[in-house]
Amino acid sequence: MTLAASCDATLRSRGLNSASLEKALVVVVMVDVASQPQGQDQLLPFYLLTPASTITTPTSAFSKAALTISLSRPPTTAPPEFLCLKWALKLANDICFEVLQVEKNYLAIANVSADKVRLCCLCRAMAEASRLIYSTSLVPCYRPTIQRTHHVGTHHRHLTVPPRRHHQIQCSVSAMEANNMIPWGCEIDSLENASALQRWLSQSGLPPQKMAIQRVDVGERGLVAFKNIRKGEKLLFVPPSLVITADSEWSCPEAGEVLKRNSVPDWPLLATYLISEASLMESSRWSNYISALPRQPYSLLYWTQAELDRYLEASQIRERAIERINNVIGTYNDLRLRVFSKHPDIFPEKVFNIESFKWSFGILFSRLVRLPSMDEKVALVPWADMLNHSCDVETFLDYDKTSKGIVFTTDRPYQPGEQVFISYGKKSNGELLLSYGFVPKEGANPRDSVELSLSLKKSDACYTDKLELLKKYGSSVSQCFPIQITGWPLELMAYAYLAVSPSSMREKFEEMAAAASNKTTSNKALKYPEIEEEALQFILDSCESSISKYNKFLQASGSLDLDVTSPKQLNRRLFLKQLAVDLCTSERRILFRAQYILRRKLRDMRAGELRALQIFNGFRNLFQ
Ligand SMILES: C[S@@+](CC[C@H](N)C(=O)[O-])C[C@H]1O[C@@H](n2cnc3c(N)ncnc32)[C@H](O)[C@@H]1O
Repeated sequence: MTLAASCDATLRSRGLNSASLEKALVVVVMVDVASQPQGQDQLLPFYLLTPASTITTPTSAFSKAALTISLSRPPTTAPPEFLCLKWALKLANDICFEVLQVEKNYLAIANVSADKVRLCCLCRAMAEASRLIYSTSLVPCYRPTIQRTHHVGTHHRHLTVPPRRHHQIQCSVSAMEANNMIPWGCEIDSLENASALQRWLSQSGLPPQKMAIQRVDVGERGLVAFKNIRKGEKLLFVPPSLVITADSEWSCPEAGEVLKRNSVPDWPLLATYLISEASLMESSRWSNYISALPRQPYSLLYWTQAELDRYLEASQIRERAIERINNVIGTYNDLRLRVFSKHPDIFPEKVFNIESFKWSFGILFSRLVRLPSMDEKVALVPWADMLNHSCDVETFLDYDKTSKGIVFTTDRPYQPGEQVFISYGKKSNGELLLSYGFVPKEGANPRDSVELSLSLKKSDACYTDKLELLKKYGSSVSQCFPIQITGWPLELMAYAYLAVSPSSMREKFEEMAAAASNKTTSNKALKYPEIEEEALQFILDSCESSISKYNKFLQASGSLDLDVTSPKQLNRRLFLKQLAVDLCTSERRILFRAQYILRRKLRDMRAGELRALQIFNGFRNLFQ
């Protein structure tokens, strides 16, 4: 009997109505016995399956995967299976009761649920099911690898029962709806599939390398030098035959033809390509590549609206994330209407659905590169996309016409054992979080910036005229401007002039609106000394109102100092919160700097005005 079938039978015997396992909510409790003698990770997983139909409200609490609970316990003599069951029950209860416990060696975070009692019963039943499965030896010795089948939403895991141990034990829980689950790719820290990728690439024409995929401190998996690498050395040499572009051959040629007939642009075409190839499993030539991709790419695409609202309220990145999520949904809906629904045999909804599109867009956002020497073509470059980003290097991937491969040139030397980095571009911390799901350490990113939002005042007598002009030049009533630690753009000052200028300056409105929208031919700064102080004060007010939003969030979140280099170990909630804290701290730091500069300018201005007034009064007294 398969694991799924045995779980199903167990659930039925418990009177739970498991109408369809495909629709089941799958809860996997994995007990990871750490500190193994061989230094290898082995997992003792418990599969707890429960039908979604028996859960009402809490389904959404579990969906979107990613509930991870990590537990560390002192050495114990109890057999692991006993502990597993005990913890399964405990974790299940914790989930119901939203327990949040963070202690030195113990971390347990519970998910939110509305229907607590019902869910609690369910979790008990799940734990019971798990116990039955285990104790009746329905779970034989397995290895923790995933064997993919042709069916979307189905995967079988091979488990290894570890020997009894008296070491620290870690336990993680992840929960997701089976029909939301992406069966492709792997856990981001898994090296097994990465090694298979490396072997396949070498057999397929990738020349010998000076780097290998390894577990790393920054970025979980990365390319690590195993030979000395000089500064200025070209690396990689990935041949174009191993690169995925919009021109790549489809394993299912009809699918490619339909998309091309419908003039589908590069991004949605590549997203569909990836899903199409992934669904063909071993029959696709990219099977080894796809198996090594993360099953859930880190990106704001995977944050729910509630998470964005809760953690990123202070940051403008929240709006960008919402816009991006809506774009992905819009693109998918458009494709579904125009293309997929007309060819359901080629694009079945079971495969080409919003969940798979979220996955493929997540992969594109975090791995796609633009190749300047290939007419700016966008491409997925297997192997090269195992390189992580560092703010300290300025080297990018490109096609090298001489060697006819994708390369990058190092801008620093590397010694064996060191991780090799490239740059993902001159991006702010917010942009890195948006596309790649990480935030560099505070102060590490010289390209960091924060978006400051300025708005015309509704009480302004000239509000309508100013708004019309802004619209004329492609701007709107609220405009965001990037502030860097080194300063702000000329457009911001022009906008501030427009916002504070009185009706007597009406004839200047147009040039202010054009400059605020970056639609002037001259790049000279506008200057209106008569309203400069007011304009600076206007920017300072906006800056301080933004700072107070960051303060509110950061104070409420407390000082979190959790290590996020291994996010799988952490509960999703803590992980997202830590990312948000890192982002907000770095953005607020830039605003503090702007606040300092603005205050100083205003103070100097006001001191100058005061001195001028004193001199003027002095002269007046003299002549009186
Ligand atoms: C192009 S992939 C790099 C390979 C990736 N580490 C992997 O194992 O598949 C980009 C992803 O790597 C991770 N990453 C890259 N640079 C990072 C950094 N400086 N800090 C943390 N994570 C990073 C992020 O998860 C990002 O979405």
